Amino acid sequence: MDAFAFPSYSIDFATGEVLFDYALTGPAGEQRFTEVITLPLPAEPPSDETVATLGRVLELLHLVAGVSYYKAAAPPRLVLPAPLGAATADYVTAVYTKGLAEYAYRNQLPHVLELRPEVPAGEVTPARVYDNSDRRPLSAVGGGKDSIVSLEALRRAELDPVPFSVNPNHVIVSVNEASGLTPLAARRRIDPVLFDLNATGALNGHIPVTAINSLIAVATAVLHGLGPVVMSNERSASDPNLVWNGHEINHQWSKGVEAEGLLRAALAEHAGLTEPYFSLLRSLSELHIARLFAEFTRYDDVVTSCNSAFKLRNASERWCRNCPKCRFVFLAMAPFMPRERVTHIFGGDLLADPEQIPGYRELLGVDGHKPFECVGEVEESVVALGLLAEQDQWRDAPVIRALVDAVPATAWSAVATSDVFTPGGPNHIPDTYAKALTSLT
Ligand SMILES: CC(=O)N[C@H]1[C@@H](OP(=O)(O)OP(=O)(O)OC[C@H]2O[C@@H](n3ccc(=O)[nH]c3=O)[C@H](O)[C@@H]2O)O[C@H](CO)[C@@H](O)[C@@H]1O[C@H](C)C(=O)N[C@@H](C)C(=O)N[C@@H](CCC(=O)O)C(=O)O
Ligand SMILES: Nc1ncnc2c1ncn2[C@@H]1O[C@H](COP(=O)(O)OP(=O)(O)OP(=O)(O)O)[C@@H](O)[C@H]1O
Repeated sequence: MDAFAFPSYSIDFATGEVLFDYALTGPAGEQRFTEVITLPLPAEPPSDETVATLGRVLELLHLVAGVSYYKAAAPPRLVLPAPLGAATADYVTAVYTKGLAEYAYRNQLPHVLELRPEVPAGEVTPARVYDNSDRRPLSAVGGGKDSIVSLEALRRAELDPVPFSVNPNHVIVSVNEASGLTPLAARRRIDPVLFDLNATGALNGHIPVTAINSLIAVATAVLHGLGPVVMSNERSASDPNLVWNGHEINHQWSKGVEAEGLLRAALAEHAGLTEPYFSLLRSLSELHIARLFAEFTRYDDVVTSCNSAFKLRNASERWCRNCPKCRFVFLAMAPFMPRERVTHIFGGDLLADPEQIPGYRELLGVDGHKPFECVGEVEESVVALGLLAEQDQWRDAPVIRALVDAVPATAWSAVATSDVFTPGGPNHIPDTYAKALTSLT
């Protein structure tokens, strides 16, 4: 295949169904795909203005959701369907290069990191300005601790959040029920042809899924006349896992602050949205978020951060208790709650199990690099370990004993001045929302 293109998209306002068409083309022929996204419909038919703004958001979503199909062949040409403004073109370029960086690294495809979309020449009609900043926020819920903290912060600040998820599974449904709030949901169906190609050995790998979920959330907010989309992406999501050929490789790129800024700029330019999207937790470390989560017990029976529970097929029921994310979140929550509580949340005690030691050594920077998963910085893990080593309930846990001995003196002295509980770093949080966070922290 030598090119990837975006033949068409359509929306049916009777069903909320959006069809996105894609094509991989080359000398041997063409492989077409259709992704189907079903938006929840509002009670009243949308106005012409809403339809126009929604159309602009869907144009952007069409481009971004193409990453899943582009990655089946990684052709050298990415042929966009219509002219774009500079900020929008920058965002799309970044999604296909930085967002696919882990995929490029693992498959040894350096050209993906240099990809430059072919944008047709021509004027883009400026978007109508659409100011929804004072409306109820749409709060993205992923079933884990982070979005729960945001939901509760928004609720405490009386901002009346609407929970929103893409393809909510039983975990997300249970989290929403525990919140007592009435959620909105969108459906997303990846073309099954992609899975057939994967089964026959097509190129495969990680994609920037948060970029896709974010734009589905923005589309839903516009369609329902709601306000900004509030994400729960933390400070450490912006930190790369490693550097390869001079490029940062970040598993969580589309959760990072760079992606957030580029998406905001693209939505302002292409859709006219003045306050479309931000992460409420941007200035916080994972460890800080875990400490805040400990204040809320109503989600203990349902909260699940483990990615295995969110697979499209063969998902685990809740925590798998044997992956980097389970290990990290257990370590991060444990200092702030009784041992029985964290063991209940996870359905087991990871720090009592010596088989977890090699995985924890990676999180602590003793072996290897930061795993390709949504885990905090090495510094956060070392701080959590230090807190646990001071607590009677944890001091003699087998994993804690082994890890305290494994961490080098240099790491302990580096964390002595740690700022993991001090909010900081760049963010895009509007003032009204910054107060919601301050009241929680
Ligand atoms: C749940 C999970 O971690 N999945 C990753 C895993 O895929 P796997 O085959 O084990 O299961 P499925 O997710 O069911 O995927 C089946 C195939 O479909 C492809 N696919 C899936 C979703 C999509 O939007 N587009 C797709 O093309 C997928 O590639 C499979 O072939 O391994 C895959 C390969 O590395 C990952 O791509 C799967 O990641 C999902 C897209 C996913 O939802 N992952 C999130 C839990 C995740 O990684 N979140 C990151 C944030 C990353 C970001 O920048 O947005 C995080 O929280 O750190
Ligand atoms: N299915 C989904 N629908 C909508 N938003 C989602 C979905 N899954 C994740 N998100 C959002 O994407 C962002 C990143 O997801 P992530 O899994 O890191 O967060 P989380 O589930 O809230 O917490 P945790 O880090 O504990 O898993 C969060 O803002 C989350 O709300």
